[in-house]
Amino acid sequence: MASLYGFVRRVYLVFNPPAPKALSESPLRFGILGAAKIAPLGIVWPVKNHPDAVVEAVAARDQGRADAFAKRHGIPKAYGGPEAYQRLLDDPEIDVVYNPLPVAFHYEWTMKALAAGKHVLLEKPSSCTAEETRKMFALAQSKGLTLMEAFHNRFYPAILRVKEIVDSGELGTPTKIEATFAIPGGLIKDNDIQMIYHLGGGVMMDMGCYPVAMSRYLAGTEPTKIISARADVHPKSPQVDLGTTATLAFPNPTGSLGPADGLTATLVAHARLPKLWGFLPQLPKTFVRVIGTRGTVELSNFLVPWLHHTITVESSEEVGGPLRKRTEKQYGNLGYRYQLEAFIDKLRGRNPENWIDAQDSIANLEWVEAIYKETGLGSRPASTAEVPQTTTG
Ligand SMILES: NC(=O)C1=CN([C@@H]2O[C@H](COP(=O)(O)OP(=O)(O)OC[C@H]3O[C@@H](n4cnc5c(N)ncnc54)[C@H](OP(=O)(O)O)[C@@H]3O)[C@@H](O)[C@H]2O)C=CC1
Ligand SMILES: O=C1OC[C@@H](O)[C@H](O)[C@H]1O
Repeated sequence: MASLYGFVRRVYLVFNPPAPKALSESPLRFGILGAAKIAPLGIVWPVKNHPDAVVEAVAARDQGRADAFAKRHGIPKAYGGPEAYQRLLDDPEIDVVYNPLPVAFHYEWTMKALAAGKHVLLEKPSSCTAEETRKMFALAQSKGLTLMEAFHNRFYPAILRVKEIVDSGELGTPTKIEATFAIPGGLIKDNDIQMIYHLGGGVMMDMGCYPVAMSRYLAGTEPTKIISARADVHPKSPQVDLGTTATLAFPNPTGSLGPADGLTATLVAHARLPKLWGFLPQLPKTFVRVIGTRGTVELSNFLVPWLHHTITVESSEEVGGPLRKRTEKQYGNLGYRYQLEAFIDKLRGRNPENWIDAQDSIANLEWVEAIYKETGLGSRPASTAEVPQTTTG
């Protein structure tokens, strides 16, 4: 009963965030590019709860859509029409841009936003190619602006706790990571941006970027190679993967202590899990597990642990010794707000405890692209838009 109450309360708070006690006199003013589905959860509600941020404007390709979004969320300015995104970027009253456009437009509009002097909180995955991501961060750096990929889950207390357990040595030497983000069919339709190749679609881009990022984060190092990668492709769109499974090798973290073959990570992303026995829809799977020489930790929901999760730890004092089991929970009330908090801390010159830096975002995409290469599907097409570069920016 208590856990049901906790769940309802957490959901309520994310959708109805309590207003901050006192608003800063000159809060950072956010502008949103596109009336995207993720924008309320990703920025609008978190901002309502932050004492130093407001959403000042939204831009959508259609004026009616921009107006409706602005009205629904109490946003003062709504830019609409074919020039709307650029008009938002030209608005001197915008300090920060939230970019939740389809991945194929991340590069173009982030480069333009940076060129216009705005900081950018950029939705995941950062772009279609590591090369584009490199260029975005180079421009941000050359202009002294902050750019961060919005891997919201990297900021949740439950994730930080799992990392702490792994790094504490309680599990011995990590030998295997399993990270799965898979959902049943029927949720993501063919016309969703995730399913459209030229918009940067494909499950490894969209859902798969999370297991890739999580395995690299928990391993604390970069993979060395791809052992295998296999994709189930969309029947009508052969460059789009509906489901991809990849196994990556990581360096042996502690040399002689670990098994000879080091650490491997098996990553699964699936947007349309097949029905069991042909009729029973499968439940969503969003777990990460780290297996070490002396124990295992599993987080039941590494994607949105603020909603619900259990951390299960089984460990022993010595290799092969008796296992002791315990469960933990690490909630917090802020949901996506943790990510915003770190972002604003950075903009205000404070040092956030957690951050996703340029190298992290670049490497994540390098591995996503490497997995695509291994499956034979190849990278998503790079942007052909003309954008300002570092030297001219
Ligand atoms: N952090 C998270 O938890 C999540 C992040 N995401 C990420 O956020 C981004 C947006 O995802 P989501 O909200 O599902 O996306 P939507 O399908 O809602 O699309 C986002 C916006 O893209 C704009 N857009 C511009 N050009 C096009 C085009 N040619 N076709 C379609 N849309 C276009 C639309 O803006 P307009 O209003 O101007 O028409 C639309 O509002 C992606 O990068 C995705 O990976 C998605 C889900 C969860
Ligand atoms: O980032 C995401 O998280 C939730 C998923 O359902 C969505 O497809 C993805 O974009």
